[in-house]
Amino acid sequence: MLKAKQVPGTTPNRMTKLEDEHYFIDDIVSIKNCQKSKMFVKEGKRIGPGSFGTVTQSYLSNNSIEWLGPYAIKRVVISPKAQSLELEILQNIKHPNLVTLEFFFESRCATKDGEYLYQKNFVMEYIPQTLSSEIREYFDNGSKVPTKHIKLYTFQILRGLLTLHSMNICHGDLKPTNILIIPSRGIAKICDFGSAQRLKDNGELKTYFCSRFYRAPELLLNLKDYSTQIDIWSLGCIIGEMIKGQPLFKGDNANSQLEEIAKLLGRLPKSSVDKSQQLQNTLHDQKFKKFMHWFPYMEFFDVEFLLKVLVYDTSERWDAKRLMAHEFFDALRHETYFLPRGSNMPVHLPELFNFSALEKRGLGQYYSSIVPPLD
Ligand SMILES: Nc1ncnc2c1ncn2[C@@H]1O[C@H](COP(=O)(O)OP(=O)(O)OP(=O)(O)O)[C@@H](O)[C@H]1O
Repeated sequence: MLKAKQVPGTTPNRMTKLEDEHYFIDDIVSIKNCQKSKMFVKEGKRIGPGSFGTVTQSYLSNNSIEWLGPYAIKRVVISPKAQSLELEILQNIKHPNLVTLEFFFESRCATKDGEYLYQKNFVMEYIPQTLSSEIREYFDNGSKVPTKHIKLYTFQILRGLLTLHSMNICHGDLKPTNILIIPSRGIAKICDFGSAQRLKDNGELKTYFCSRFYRAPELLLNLKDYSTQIDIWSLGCIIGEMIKGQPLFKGDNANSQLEEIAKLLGRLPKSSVDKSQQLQNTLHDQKFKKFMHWFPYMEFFDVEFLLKVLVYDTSERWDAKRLMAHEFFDALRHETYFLPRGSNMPVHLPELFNFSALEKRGLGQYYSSIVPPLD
């Protein structure tokens, strides 16, 4: 469960407009110290608009002279009493691979009909690049995302997922535009918790969410008993996209999405499938050959890794901690530097193994295989 720490509630602010894109908020909460204060907000270029809210590059100030920032403000319309899991996650989980919330405020604005729209405003650290734009940078220039970078970003996404999944929360919309990256430092952070769900044993779960290209087969089939493993599937699609430069499976609807998946994985197995070892070995060999053909410049171990991620059967799809211990990441455990795009100066890899007590608990027996060996 999330820690009980709460920031004081805010009252919906009137946004006192002072000039273009520049207004005053009299009740803004700092996440660092839970204190409320009055602040000026200046909104600049739109980064979103997403499907659920708008995201703008913004600056904050105590006096309208010196400005702090840039920040990214995500504004979502939500009824004032509604619980927001997105806010709960952003407020309570501090993690190097999840975007950081710096301030929060509520606001309301009048509609043409004289009604009020209530809005939650998340003021986050601003990270201008996404994995999507980074993939495009490489492929538009006729090159490929280096394997080491693929491993670096994948490991950090898994680390963020490990924390969410250990709280039984699935992200629900993992895709390259929701991975913010700082290419010069090799850092990746997951953003957009607007589709996140807390999975309960007998709770009603929605099945229509997650962008189609990244939607797990169990969601495409409308199965209600899915798990946090849906995010692992999405991650597999993201890795495939880093390798190929375009979405791995591009269906126009749920059925054609399943058809696209079947081109790599074969048809969905029937439950009565023969589980004999001999048949399983043959199927594995066939799949391995297919994966080698689809991802020609990957090494043997890298293909083995993908075979643990893009799996129909959710109990055979490896979870975050198991994947983090895979040999796929040995390159990160044994090396110290990477070469950022467009640079010929190697840069220190970011901190990847400084696990918190919560993460160590989540990793359990896998911890010792994940951290680099002591020299
Ligand atoms: N902190 C941030 N810094 C920079 N860009 C951000 C930040 N947060 C989000 N973005 C960008 O804004 C886009 C939209 O934000 P977000 O995904 O949270 O909104 P959404 O309404 O859920 O959108 P979508 O339906 O596209 O996922 C993101 O995909 C990302 O590219």
